[in-house]
Amino acid sequence: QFHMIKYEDLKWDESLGQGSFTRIYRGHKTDIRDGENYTTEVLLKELDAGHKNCWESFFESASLMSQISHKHLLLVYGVSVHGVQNIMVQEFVKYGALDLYLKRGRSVSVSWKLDVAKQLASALNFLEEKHIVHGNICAKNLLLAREGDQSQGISPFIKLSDPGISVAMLVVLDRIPWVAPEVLDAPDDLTLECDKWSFGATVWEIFNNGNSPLQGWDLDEKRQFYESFQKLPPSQWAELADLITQCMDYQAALRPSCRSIIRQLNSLITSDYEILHSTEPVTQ
Ligand SMILES: N#Cc1ccc(Nc2nc(N)cc(-n3ccc(CO)n3)n2)cc1
Repeated sequence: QFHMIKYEDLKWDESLGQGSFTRIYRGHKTDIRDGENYTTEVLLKELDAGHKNCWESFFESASLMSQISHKHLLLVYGVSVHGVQNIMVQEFVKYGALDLYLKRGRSVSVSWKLDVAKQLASALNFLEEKHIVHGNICAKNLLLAREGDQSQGISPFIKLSDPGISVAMLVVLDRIPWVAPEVLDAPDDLTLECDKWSFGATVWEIFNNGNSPLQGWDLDEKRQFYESFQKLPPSQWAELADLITQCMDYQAALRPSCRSIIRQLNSLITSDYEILHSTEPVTQ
């Protein structure tokens, strides 16, 4: 399953905010290897004591990330249990969640956004080949390890975070439009196709500066969105809008394979688009 870490080997530094039913902190873990003391900077993700019934979903998500390793998947060192506290110990990713990074008004180029989309597609392709469903693909769960530097030709680098508490536990409606429509009726059997739908919604976020799609809509309006088979406002970039629409097909079986997604992303030529539309107008 995963490595158990002794509570006394962990040190909490500052709080970095909170996720759903969790709080995150920067911290350090100490290891002793061949008699030497090593401290590693880590991210401590603590499950709210009040949500103890979520602990198996919390640990399931930790063990999912511990069983596989890939350059674009977050490294989970293990978990620590101390009384009512359940803590997941993760590698500390330097720039944190992508949605907040984009919202902070960093102006990033179209090719920067495409690089991120391609890296997410390759992480999804890896999971698809292993028949592993992530279940919570969204910009909040993309972590930025390297900002990249256009002038030096250095691309950004992202890591897909753990899915967190399963969608079955959360109010599914809250997760519209990232959660695939078919999940509303059956939150317990997530499929690989569900991740494709979420991929589409996440690419939409990336190209809309981290703004959440359907921002501010209430639960009824969100449910309506699915019941009337509505689509997210299309990007001005027709080829990109088309890929997002393919991924967010209401018929799960018609969503493209990861290989097709990667092929289409690679064929999106940034040159002409970049010149024509340097910044994508925010479409709500
Ligand atoms: N200011 C700032 C700042 C905040 C966080 C990090 N680092 C980090 N490392 C991880 N392993 C996971 C996360 N997360 C952030 C949200 C979630 C939701 O799950 N995870 N953040 C770096 C800088």
